[in-house]
Amino acid sequence: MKVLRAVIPGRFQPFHKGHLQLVKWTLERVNEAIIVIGSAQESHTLQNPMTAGERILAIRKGLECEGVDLKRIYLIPVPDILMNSAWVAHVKTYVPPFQYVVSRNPLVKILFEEAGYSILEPPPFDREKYVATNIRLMMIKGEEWKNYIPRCTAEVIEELKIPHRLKKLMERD
Ligand SMILES: Nc1ncnc2c1ncn2[C@@H]1O[C@H](COP(=O)(O)OP(=O)(O)OP(=O)(O)O)[C@@H](O)[C@H]1O
Ligand SMILES: NC(=O)c1ccc[n+]([C@@H]2O[C@H](COP(=O)(O)O)[C@@H](O)[C@H]2O)c1
Repeated sequence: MKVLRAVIPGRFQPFHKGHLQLVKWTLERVNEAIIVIGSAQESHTLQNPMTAGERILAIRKGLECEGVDLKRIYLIPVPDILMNSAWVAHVKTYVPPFQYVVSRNPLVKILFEEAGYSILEPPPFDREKYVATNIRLMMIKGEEWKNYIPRCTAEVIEELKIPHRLKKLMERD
């Protein structure tokens, strides 16, 4: 039987409970999910505080603790390129063969659609609550951010001192 796979591109800065629901939703529809850690070259900025390696750790631990079967998951970092029209071909060189793309991001959807892929568009999962930009802001302000993130992902983020990193990045010279 053919193994059905979907890519889930995202920056995951950080991986939150909306992303967790997205992965579970995907695994109800395909056999394997390929989580593409986009903008893999980015780190140590307000928009992208974590390295690709740190994001892999945070996502893996979060999924494992929530009972997601890691045998069905690939986590693959992909750096950005300066050419949107070549991005799908670029992603394809990093990941196993796949048939579907899971995304709500308009640019991602149009690029994969034009390349002939089927888009699986998930519903918004509590989107007003689960937005990574807002969660980074809560970390900066010292507000309670842990409720928005899978428990074991939050533990990794604390160990890595990501809130401290974000606060430092806010300082002026
Ligand atoms: N709560 C959610 N419900 C459904 N899809 C989501 C949710 N949050 C993010 N996504 C989807 O997950 C993918 C990756 O999202 P991304 O990593 O950019 O998270 P984000 O919360 O939008 O982050 P940021 O605020 O930093 O842009 C995108 O396709 C996005 O639409
Ligand atoms: N030209 C490119 O490199 C290109 C194009 C479209 C999306 N992407 C990446 O895909 C990811 C999409 O995820 P988000 O939905 O989190 O924005 C991002 O990392 C984004 O940079 C890259």
